[in-house]
Order: sequence, then C-alpha cells, then structure tokens
Amino acid sequence: QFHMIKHEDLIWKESLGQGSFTQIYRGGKVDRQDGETHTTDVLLKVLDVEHKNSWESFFEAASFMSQISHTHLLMVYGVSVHKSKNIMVQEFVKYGALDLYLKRSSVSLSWKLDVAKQLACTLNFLEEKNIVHGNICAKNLLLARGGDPNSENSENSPFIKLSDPGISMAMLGKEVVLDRIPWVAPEVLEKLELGQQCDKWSFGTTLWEIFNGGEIPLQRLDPKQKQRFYDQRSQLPCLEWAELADLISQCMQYQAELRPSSRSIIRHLNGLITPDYEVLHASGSVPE
Ligand SMILES: N#Cc1ccc(Nc2nc(N)cc(-n3cnc(CCO)c3)n2)cc1
Repeated sequence: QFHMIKHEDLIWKESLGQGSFTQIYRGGKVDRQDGETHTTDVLLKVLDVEHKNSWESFFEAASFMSQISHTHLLMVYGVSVHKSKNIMVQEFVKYGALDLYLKRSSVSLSWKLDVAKQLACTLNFLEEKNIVHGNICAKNLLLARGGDPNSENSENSPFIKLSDPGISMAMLGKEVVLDRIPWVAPEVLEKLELGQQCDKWSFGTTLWEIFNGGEIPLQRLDPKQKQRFYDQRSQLPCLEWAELADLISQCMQYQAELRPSSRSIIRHLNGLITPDYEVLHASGSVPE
C-alpha cells in the first residue's frame, strides 16, 4: 500500500495554492537515521475537509503512485493522518505545475516537443503495465527541470513528472466529471469507468494545452455546453502545426479502439521536425 508518516515528522511551510479538492503546502519530512536527522523537501497535499469521505480514493491515488516507479512518475513518500486531515506527502518538484508555467513563460517548440515525448514515454510505460492513470492533463504534469529560461543550455531542457491521479471519477459528482471535458474520454463519461484507451484521449488534450501555451480548452463553456461538445462529436480547434494537429485528432477519436498505440504516438513524435521558422527565427537569420 503506502508508507505511513508520523505527523510530528512533518514540517509545514507556505501554502502553494490548491489542486482539485486539495490544498498544497511546501514542507519538510524529517527522517531519523542512526541518530542523524535529515530533512527532505516535500509537497504536502491536504484533502479538503468537505471531501473527507473520499479519503479512500485519495489514498488509493497515493498507493497507485507508491507502487510504480518510473523516471517521469512523481515520487510519493507516503501519507499522514492527523485529526481530520488526510495528507499525501510527495517529492517537491522544483518548478511546479506545467499549466501555470506555460501561462507565465514562453518556451520553444522543441522544448514543448521534448515534454510531449517524455509524456508519451510515460504513457507507454503505463500501457505496457496495463495501468490506467485516468487524469492526464497539464495541471498534473510537474516541471522538475528546465524552468528557468535564462539558464545555460543543458539546464534549459525540460524534465517532467506525472503527478498522482487524485480522487477517482467514480467518487466525483457528474457535475465535476462534466467539468473535466475535454480531458475526460467520452466513453468514461458514459460508463464512469476507466479503460486502457482513455489516457490516450487525455494525452491528446494535454498536447493541445502544451502547444497552445497553457490555454484552457473550452474554458468558456458551462457543463451543459461541454456535454453538447461531446454529443456533437466536436473536436478542439486545430493547431497551425499540421502534423501535430493530426496526432492530437488521432488521440482524440471518439471511437476508443481507433486511438493509436503509445508506440505509434512515440514514432509520430520522433518523426516531427520543428518547423523551420522556429529554427530560423532562433538563429536570427530571418528578420523579425
Ligand atoms: N511557485 C511555485 C511552486 C509550486 C509548487 C512546486 N512544486 C510542486 N511539487 C509537487 N509535488 C506538486 C506540485 N503541485 C503544484 N500544483 C499542484 C496541484 C495541481 O496539480 C501540485 N508542486 C514548485 C514551485
């Protein structure tokens, strides 16, 4: 399952905002090893009290992350329960959530393609283990490196960690699931159960976010209009980079079995050459 961490071994620092149904804080975890005490930087994710009846699902997400390890999967150290507080203790990822980072910073197409490839590899890892994450989105991608643009080259390349899936759809009300359109695969909306192909759909939506600078897809639609978006088999506005738009629409096919395998997604991404204007502009050989 997961490691239980004593509340007295946790240090609480500043609040860093919230996730879905959670508050997040910067913190520390004290480990006592043969007389020495060592403090690890952690992220403390506290389940909102009004959702405390979803604590099993919250801890299921923690044990999901604790039982698989991969270079692009977030490390979850364990959980702590104190009075009515349910706390997930995660590794502190230096630059935080990718959606916020993309809104604040301008990054190159090759930077974005690098992130997309890392996410595709993670998807492949999960698919080979027949594991479904169920909540892939830019908000759940954390940037461990490559967050400060003016650092020299090697530091500049991004490195992502996929966060925990959070409370499962089954526990969330229909309203909340509707609000996850267009990340939630259409078949999940109907049956409220996660199938292998649903992560591919969400991968497509997450690609759209990454290559649209963190813009929130369908932001202005209310839940009813979002339901209609699926009822009418609508697609997101397509990007100007045609080859990438093509991959996104392949992943976001309403017929789940037609979505590409993660291996073909990786092949497609490896076959993409960042369009010249990006390179030419970067080298300054094309007047701005
Ligand atoms: N300024 C700033 C700053 C904020 C946060 C981090 N680090 C970190 N580490 C994690 N393990 C998880 C998260 N996290 C962020 N948002 C969510 C909820 C939505 O996913 C989770 N952030 C680093 C810098």
